[in-house]
Amino acid sequence: MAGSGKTTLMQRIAVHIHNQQLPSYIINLDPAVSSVPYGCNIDIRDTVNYKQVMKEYELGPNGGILTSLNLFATKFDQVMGLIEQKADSLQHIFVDTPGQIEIFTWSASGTIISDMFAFSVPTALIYVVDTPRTTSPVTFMSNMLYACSIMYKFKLPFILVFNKTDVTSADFAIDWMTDYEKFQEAVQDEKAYAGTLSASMGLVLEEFYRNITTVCMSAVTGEGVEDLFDKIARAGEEYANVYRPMLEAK
Ligand SMILES: Nc1nc2c(ncn2[C@@H]2O[C@H](COP(=O)(O)OP(=O)(O)OP(=O)(O)O)[C@@H](O)[C@H]2O)c(=O)[nH]1
Repeated sequence: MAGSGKTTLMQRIAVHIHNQQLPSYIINLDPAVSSVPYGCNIDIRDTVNYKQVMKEYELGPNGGILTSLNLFATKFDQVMGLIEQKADSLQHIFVDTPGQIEIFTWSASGTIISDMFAFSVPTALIYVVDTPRTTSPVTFMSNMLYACSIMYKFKLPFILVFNKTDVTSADFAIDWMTDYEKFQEAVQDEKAYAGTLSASMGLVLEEFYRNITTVCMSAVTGEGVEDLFDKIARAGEEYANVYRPMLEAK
């Protein structure tokens, strides 16, 4: 979600791979970002000029981002060619998505790009949650429903990162995900429809909670980043054992 800390997390990841000397590639897919605060190997902005696209096609900001991503997707086979050449020497490839997440998750180009990765290399999704802004049970539920919809759309291993834990601990969220009674208690104070709906949704999401991997961390302090890398390694195994056979069958 916007402002959850995706760019700061990428910055933290860049520091970690540098310190641990993990040969990796970083790709920026956000055409509208004014500056990228980490060194990236491939940057959409080197190929597509977002402001020019807006002007040329007479688009607003979201249309401009979407069209830039579509234009880049038409050349993505070249990016994949480069990655496949390097794949044996790379441990990780990290891809930062546009700030307006739905432009990636619900667009044809987002699907094309993620499919290209998923068919070539072990791929996982990292969904970043702004923990301090998710302490209300109704907001938490909205965020989880969104995460759930993205997971089922992409059908890839999924890592839920509770970010900004230097400000607010994510214990409440882990409690709500593992103990339905605790979520029920929290949602009791919510008035009317939203509260009742959240309570029933909590039950529906139990299966989702059981199947996802969570990481509690702070992109700013770096606390929890080792856990993130452990979970990424596990997502790689999950991809090989569960998702790759599904993709091959498809
Ligand atoms: N305290 C704290 N602040 C954080 C953390 N991660 C990000 N922030 C702050 O949250 C704000 C948004 O962070 P960004 O990294 O720009 O978030 P983003 O998801 O990339 O934002 P968009 O691309 O605009 O959607 C900035 O002020 C960051 O400094 C964290 O772990 N702890």
